[in-house]
Amino acid sequence: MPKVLIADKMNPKAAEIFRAAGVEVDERTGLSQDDLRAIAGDYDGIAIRSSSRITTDILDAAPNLKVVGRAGIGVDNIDVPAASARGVVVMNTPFGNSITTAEHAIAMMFALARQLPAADTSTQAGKWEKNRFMGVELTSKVLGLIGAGNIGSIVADRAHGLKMKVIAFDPFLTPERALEIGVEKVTLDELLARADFITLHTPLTEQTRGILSAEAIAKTKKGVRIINCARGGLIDEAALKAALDSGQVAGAALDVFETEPAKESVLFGTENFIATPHLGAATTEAQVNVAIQVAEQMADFLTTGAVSNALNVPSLTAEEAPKVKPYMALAEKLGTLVGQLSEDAPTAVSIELEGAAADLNPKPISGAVLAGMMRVHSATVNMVNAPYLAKERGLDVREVRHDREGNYHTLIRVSVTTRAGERSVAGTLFGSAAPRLTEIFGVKVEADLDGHMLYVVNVDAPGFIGRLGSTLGEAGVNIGTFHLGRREAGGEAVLLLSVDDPVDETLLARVRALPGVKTARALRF
Ligand SMILES: NC(=O)c1ccc[n+]([C@@H]2O[C@H](COP(=O)([O-])OP(=O)(O)OC[C@H]3O[C@@H](n4cnc5c(N)ncnc54)[C@H](O)[C@@H]3O)[C@@H](O)[C@H]2O)c1
Ligand SMILES: O=C(O)CC[C@@H](O)C(=O)O
Repeated sequence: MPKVLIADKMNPKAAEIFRAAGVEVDERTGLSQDDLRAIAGDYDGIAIRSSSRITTDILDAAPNLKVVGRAGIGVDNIDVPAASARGVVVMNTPFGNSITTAEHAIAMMFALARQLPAADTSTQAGKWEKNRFMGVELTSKVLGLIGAGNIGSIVADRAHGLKMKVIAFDPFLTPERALEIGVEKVTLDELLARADFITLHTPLTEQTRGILSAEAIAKTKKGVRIINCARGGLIDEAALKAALDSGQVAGAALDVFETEPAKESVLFGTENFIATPHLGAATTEAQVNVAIQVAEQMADFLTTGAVSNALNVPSLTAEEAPKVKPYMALAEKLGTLVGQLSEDAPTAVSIELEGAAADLNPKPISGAVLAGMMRVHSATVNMVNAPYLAKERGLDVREVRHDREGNYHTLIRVSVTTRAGERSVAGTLFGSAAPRLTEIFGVKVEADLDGHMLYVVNVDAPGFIGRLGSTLGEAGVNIGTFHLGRREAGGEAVLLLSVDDPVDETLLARVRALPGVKTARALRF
């Protein structure tokens, strides 16, 4: 039974869903990194929010880990490349808390416009400072979105209801989408110059880090109000403090900070500054949504292989998974075969899908081919990290889909280029589920690829099969199945034998010494 750790505080629905799906769950929140490292090895999955950090050392201490699930959007507390390199799937829940976070941004905008926190403190202190808290209307003001994805577009929708004019800077926003969500697409400089309110809704990346730098803040309209419910690090906090002090910025509301938890900040105590402790996603509704979603996704993955909302592996719905899985098994076997038979490092791999296979998502299939190929040299390779490793090694991977149907209703062909040239193997599914090799290096041969096998290429001649059988028999190796293919009578023949025991180097040397043998290799599937 797969075992999952819930490492951050999460709605109890998550644990209920895991258990109902047959996944064992431990809930241990508030762990230190050392404590997490000490127990990480016990789990197939770890579910987190924003407190736990899944770093390289945690991943290294968790050899059984298959999936990390983030109940939320941002995955900056997970080392995704390190997880990918170790074959661990990283999933998030991209929509469960978007409305809630957009509402928090709007709440921050109102709070800034009417100085609600300061007015509340003053009133409850018995001051009744009616003249001190002069606000501004939102109607007709320009709202500048930096980032117009899920949350940004919900903010735009709500701002339209408030009769604001919404402009957006987002290099990936298409003109069609801008039209659809009713925003004017502008450059960053234009946004800075025109916006009365600026709200940030981008991930923290190399491009967005410090997007509101001192230089950018200097370009803003005087008296601008700034909201950040996305990620700390998007704004230069010291520059913001200076701009609030000088009056260039009339108010700022931050839910997120460069360092969290933000127990101290240059901004704390600054007039017209409002802070919340990363509450963007903190509503009952959002927390139920993300807890249910992350548990369902992780449980599905661990029990059926279905992949949704993964950042480092192609999605596979629960409906697709049973259809694609037999193909992945076939693909992996073909990959393992070419991996074992390649004399030197491949430079290119082409994965062709024909007939029924051409209708399927090719990504999991090519991932499985690469995993099979590379696992020959490294046991830690799986279909998550295989594409990354292939890229790292400069392997040129091509996926080709052919609508045509050949001799088989469905076929996967894997062609590998090495210094010796291009060679290919192909296979089909019998009864829609049983992987079967149909061709090896241009020779038709039907064989199951299972357990220990012996691959022999020889010059077709009478008596050879008897001699080979005797050689194996003398070594106590029992033949299970026997498959023969040849180019033409008297030409090159390919023999694939399944054997009950491994064929060791001594026996291989004896097989290679038989008259007519060109190649002999022991294979393992
Ligand atoms: N405060 C919270 O509790 C809370 C809750 C949920 C999400 N978030 C954060 O909100 C942010 C946005 O979430 P989302 O769901 O809208 O993400 P999203 O991926 O749907 O949208 C992000 C947008 O940013 C844009 N973008 C990327 N690089 C950019 C750049 N250099 N300049 C301008 N735009 C750029 C993208 O094109 C995309 O449209 C994320 O950082 C997420 O972690 C915070
Ligand atoms: O889990 C949280 O409370 C914050 C989540 C938020 O930062 C996110 O990126 O989804």
